[in-house]
Amino acid sequence: MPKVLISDKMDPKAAQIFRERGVEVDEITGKTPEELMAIIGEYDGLAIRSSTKVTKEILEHATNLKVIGRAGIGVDNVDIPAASAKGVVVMNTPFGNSITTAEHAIALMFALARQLPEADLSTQAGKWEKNRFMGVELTNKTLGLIGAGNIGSIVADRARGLKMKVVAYDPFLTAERAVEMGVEKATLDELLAKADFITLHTPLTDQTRNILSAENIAKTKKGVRIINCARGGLIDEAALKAALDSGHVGGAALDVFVEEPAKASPLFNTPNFISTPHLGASTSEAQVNVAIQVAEQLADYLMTGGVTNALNVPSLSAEEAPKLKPYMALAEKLGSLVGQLEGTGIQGVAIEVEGAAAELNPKPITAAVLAGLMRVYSDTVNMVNAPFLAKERGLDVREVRHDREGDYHTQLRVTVTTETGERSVAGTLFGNGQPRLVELHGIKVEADLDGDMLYVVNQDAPGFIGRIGSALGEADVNIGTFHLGRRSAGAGGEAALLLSVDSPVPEPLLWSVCKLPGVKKVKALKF
Ligand SMILES: NC(=O)c1ccc[n+]([C@@H]2O[C@H](COP(=O)([O-])OP(=O)(O)OC[C@H]3O[C@@H](n4cnc5c(N)ncnc54)[C@H](O)[C@@H]3O)[C@@H](O)[C@H]2O)c1
Ligand SMILES: O=C(O)[C@H](O)COP(=O)(O)O
Repeated sequence: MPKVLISDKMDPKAAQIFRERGVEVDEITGKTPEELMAIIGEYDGLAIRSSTKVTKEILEHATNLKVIGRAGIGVDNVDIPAASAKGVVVMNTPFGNSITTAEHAIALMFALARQLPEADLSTQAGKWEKNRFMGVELTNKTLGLIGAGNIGSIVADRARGLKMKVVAYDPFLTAERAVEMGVEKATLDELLAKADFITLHTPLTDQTRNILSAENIAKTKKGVRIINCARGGLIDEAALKAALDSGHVGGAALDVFVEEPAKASPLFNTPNFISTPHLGASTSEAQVNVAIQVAEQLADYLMTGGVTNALNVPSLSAEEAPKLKPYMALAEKLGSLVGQLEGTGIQGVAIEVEGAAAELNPKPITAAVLAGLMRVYSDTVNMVNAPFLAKERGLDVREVRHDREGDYHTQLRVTVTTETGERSVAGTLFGNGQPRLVELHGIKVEADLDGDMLYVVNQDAPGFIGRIGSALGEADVNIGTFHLGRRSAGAGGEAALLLSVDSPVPEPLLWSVCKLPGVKKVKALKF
């Protein structure tokens, strides 16, 4: 039974779903990194929010981990390259808390416009400072939206309902989508110059870090009010403090900080500054949504291989997964065969599908071929990290889908390019979904790729099979199955022999087979 650790506070629905789906679950929150390292090795899955930092060091101790699920959107607390390199799938729940977070941004915008927290404090202190708290209307004001994705577009919709004009800066926003959203597409400079309020809704990346820098803050309208419910680090906090102190910025509301938990900040106690402790996603509705989604996604992956909302592997629905499973087994075996035959000299790989295989999602098939093939480089390769390793090694990977009808109802062909040319192997699935090799370097053979095998290329001549049988017998190696194919009819041409054997092929046997007359190539294989 797979085992999952929930390491951040999560709605109880998550644990309930894991148990219902046959996944063992522990809820252990508030651990230090060292404490987490000590226990993470037990788990196949890890369910987190933003508090747990899944660093490279943690991942090094996660010897059984297969999947990390983020109950929420931002995954900047997960070292995704390190997870990918280790073959761990990383998933998030991209929509479950979007409305809630958009509403928090709108709430903070109102709070800034009417100085609600300060007015509340003053009133409850018995001061009744009616003349101190002069606010501004939102109607007819311009809202500058930096980032017009899921949350940004909900904020835009709500702001338009408040009769605000919305200008949006997002390099991936198309003109058509801007029209659909009812916003004006702008450059960052145009937005900075026009906005009365600015709200940020981008992930934290190298491009967005300090997008509101001192220089950009200086380009804003005097009195601008700024809201950040996305990520700390999008705003230069020192520059914001200086701009609030000088009065250039009329107010700022931050839900997120560069350092979290933010227990001390130069911004605290600055007039017109409002803060909340990363509450953007904290409503009961959003927390139930993300808890259910993360548990369903992790359970799907661990129980069926279904992949939803993964950030480092292609998606694969729970319905697709069983259909693809036998193809992935075939793909991995063909990849392993070419990897073992060619060694590390492979420069490119083409994966061709035809018949029933051409109807399927090609990405998992490609990943499985690469996993089989890349295992010549490292035992720890799996379908998650194989595409990354292939890219890292500069392997040229091509996927080709054929509409034609071939000899088989379904066929997968893997062709590798090496310094000495191209060589290919092909396979199919038999009735019960059994993977079967059907062609090896242009020679028709039919073989199961299973266990220990011996591959021999020889010149077809009478008596050869007897000689090889004797060589194996003398080495006390028992033959399980025997598959023979030849390039052309009649003796004298090239033939290929694939034998499955009941024990690993010892080195001296390889040498004695090598010395048999007519032998051109010998290789011990393992599947
Ligand atoms: N405060 C919270 O509790 C809370 C809750 C949920 C989400 N978030 C954060 O909100 C942010 C947005 O979430 P989302 O669901 O809308 O994500 P999303 O991926 O749907 O949208 C992000 C948008 O940012 C845009 N973008 C990327 N680089 C940009 C750049 N350099 N300049 C301008 N735009 C850029 C993208 O094109 C995309 O449209 C994320 O950082 C997420 O982690 C915070
Ligand atoms: O990216 C997110 O989903 C938010 O930052 C929510 O974070 P939380 O789960 O820690 O509230």
